[in-house]
Order: sequence, then structure tokens, then C-alpha cells
Amino acid sequence: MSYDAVVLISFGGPERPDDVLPFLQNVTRGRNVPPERLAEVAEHYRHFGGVSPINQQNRELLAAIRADFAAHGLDLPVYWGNRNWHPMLADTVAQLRDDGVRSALGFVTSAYAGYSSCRQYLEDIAAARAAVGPDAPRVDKLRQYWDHPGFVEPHADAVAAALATLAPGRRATTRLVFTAHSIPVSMAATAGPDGGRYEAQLRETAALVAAAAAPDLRHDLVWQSRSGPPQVPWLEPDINDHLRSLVDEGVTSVVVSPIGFVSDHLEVVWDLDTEAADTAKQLGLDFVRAGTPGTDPRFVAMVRELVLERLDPANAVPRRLAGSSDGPRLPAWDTCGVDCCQPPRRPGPR
Ligand SMILES: CC1=C(CCC(=O)O)c2cc3nc(cc4[nH]c(cc5[nH]c(cc1n2)c(C)c5CCC(=O)O)c(CCC(=O)O)c4C)C(CCC(=O)O)=C3C
Ligand SMILES: [Fe+2]
Repeated sequence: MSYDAVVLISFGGPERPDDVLPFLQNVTRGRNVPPERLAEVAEHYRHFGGVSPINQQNRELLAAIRADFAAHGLDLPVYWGNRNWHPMLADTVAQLRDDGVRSALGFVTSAYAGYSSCRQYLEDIAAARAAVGPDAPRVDKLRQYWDHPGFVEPHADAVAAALATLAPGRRATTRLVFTAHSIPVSMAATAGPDGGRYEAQLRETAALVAAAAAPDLRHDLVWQSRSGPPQVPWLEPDINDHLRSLVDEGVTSVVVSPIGFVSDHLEVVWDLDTEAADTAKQLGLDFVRAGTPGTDPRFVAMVRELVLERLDPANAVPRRLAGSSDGPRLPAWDTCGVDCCQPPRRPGPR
């Protein structure tokens, strides 16, 4: 297979107050999200003037990927399209076709297995191609990268930097708290070729980041940004509940690392920097939030490495794995089979 372009594929976010409701409608169409939850999330966006940081972060990532490709003689144009807001992926795929692109590789801003993180992006690609029609270029999604050093190392450095801002005398009572977007338990069960991989990959990333950043400290994996109706079970504990239980354990300080994400988008700046930070303050916990990869040069280089890996398997650009971890490493796969990360069979009451 040969490719003539790369597409950065992301979630998208509103960029002005009038975008907020139509954006939220796009995100939740056909999903089981109660109106009260939507109103609450609309408020979070309003708090930031109706502007999500995610699109600007993707513009910066796009520029950095283009510069990295140019500096390394990788002569592929890089495009950008989103699932939920402009630039919409279907418009980008139309542009690819107009520019004469026959087949492209898609880099998705989500590192993990799972319906929301992986399969839904495959569906987005298929829907965008269907909208463009029979002459739509092929778009092949690059693999999941939860265990790639270009993802793990920037998270680890961010945790180390965050830790360095806490009182050294409290190190023994400091906990590393890794977070990711909660998902319905039924969705967690179908993640990956044999289920459970969203959580398993996150546990592996957490272990790798903790081992690189602070092997002397304990760490936990907890969840944030729960949605859906209350009667549908989602992954728990929630970060805020977890902070309360840490105080009972004698923990004085936390480093919160959002390994579930690649940039400081709204889920990070609201759910962690505002809500969880508030909870910590009420509890008298020292709280510091570690950064995300963003445009870290290692993360940007990872995109090129994933492309090279896929462009020429014959040349065997080796799959790179982050540093050591105890226990066996999770298996990985380059392309998802049809059964991988399918939506949960029981989506809950509608
Ligand atoms: C696993 C996962 C990721 C990580 C993987 C990835 O990055 O793709 C992620 C990322 C993001 N989620 C985001 C925003 C939202 N997610 C929502 C709703 C939901 N997320 C879910 C899961 C995930 N979400 C799920 C199972 C739902 C329920 C509805 C459904 O089944 O789809 C809603 C609706 C309101 C609400 O209910 O919260 C919003 C507004 C933004 C943009 C932030 C910004 O604007 O900066 C980003 C990057
Ligand atoms: Fe989400």
C-alpha cells in the first residue's frame, strides 16, 4: 500500500458561543445523554467564552507535524478533520479528493482501544467517505499508541515536573493519580479484539509513566467526565470521590496526570483544573495537575514514526515500546478487525 497524505483526525470543539449547542448536538446525536447533563456541559463551555481549546491545540499540532515531516524529508501533505466540529472530516476528505489524493493515513488524537476512542473514528472515516462518494480517497487509521515512547515519555516528564513543585517533605504521602475519560461499563467490556482493552491499556500506560517518573510512589487509575443517565454504570471511581478516599488514607498531596488525553482540552481544564482542584482544596490536599503531550517534539515525532512504520513494513521500521514495565506487555495490533471495539451490545435505556 502506498499513501499520498496524512490526516489528523480529532474530536473538534466549539470556537464561539453560538457553536456550543450545535456542537453538543453533534456529539450526542443518537447517544443516551440526559438533557440535564448537556446543559451542565454547555455551562462548562460558556465558562470559557464558548471556546474549546481543542481546535487551537490541533492547529498547533498540525503545524508541528508539518514542520517535523519537512525536517525529516517525509514528503506527505498533512490535513486535519474532526468528528464533531469544523473542519469536519467529510469536508477534509472532499478536499483530499479535489487535491488528487488517492489514499491517506489517519492519525487520531486518542491513544487507546474502545468504541469512543477507536471504532467511532473508523465509523467517522467511513461516513466521511460515503458523504464524498465513490471517488473518495481511502483513509487508513494508524494504530493505537498507548505504549509508544513518544506518548509515554512526555506524560512521564510532565509528572516529574509536577512532582517537583510539591513540598519534598511530603513526598512519602504523595500519590500519583492517573485519569481518563470514564465510559459505560458495557463499552469498556467491548474494547479491543477481546474486550477490556481500554482499561488494560490505561493501566499499562499508568504503570509505564509512574515507573519512569516516580518509581518510589504509589499510583492509581481513576475516571473523570462521567456522562450518561445515572442508572447506567460507568467506570469508577470518579476522581473527586477518589480524592476524598485518599485523604482518609493519609495522603497529603496528589499529582493528577490525564493520561487518557493528548492535550489540555476542556475535559482537562474544566473537570480537572477547576472541579477536581476545587475538591482537593476543600479537602486540604496539595494538588498539581501534570501536563499532556500537546506539541512535545517526541509526540510529534511519534506521528512520523507511526507513518513510517505503516508505509514500509518491508523496511521494518521497528515498533517502538516505552521503557520497561513489570509483567507481560499487552499485545498490539496495527489494524482493527471488524469485531474490535464495537459499540456495546446493550446500550442501556434510551
Ligand atoms: C473515551 C472518550 C474520550 C477520549 C478519546 C478521544 O479523545 O476521542 C473523549 C474525549 C473527548 N470528549 C469531549 C467532549 C465531550 N464528550 C461527551 C460525551 C462522551 N464522551 C465519551 C467518551 C470519551 N470522550 C462518552 C462515552 C460520552 C457519552 C456520549 C457518547 O457515547 O458519545 C460530550 C457530551 C456531553 C457529556 O455528556 O459530557 C462532550 C461535549 C472532548 C472535547 C473537549 C473539548 O471541547 O475541548 C474530547 C476530546
Ligand atoms: Fe467525551
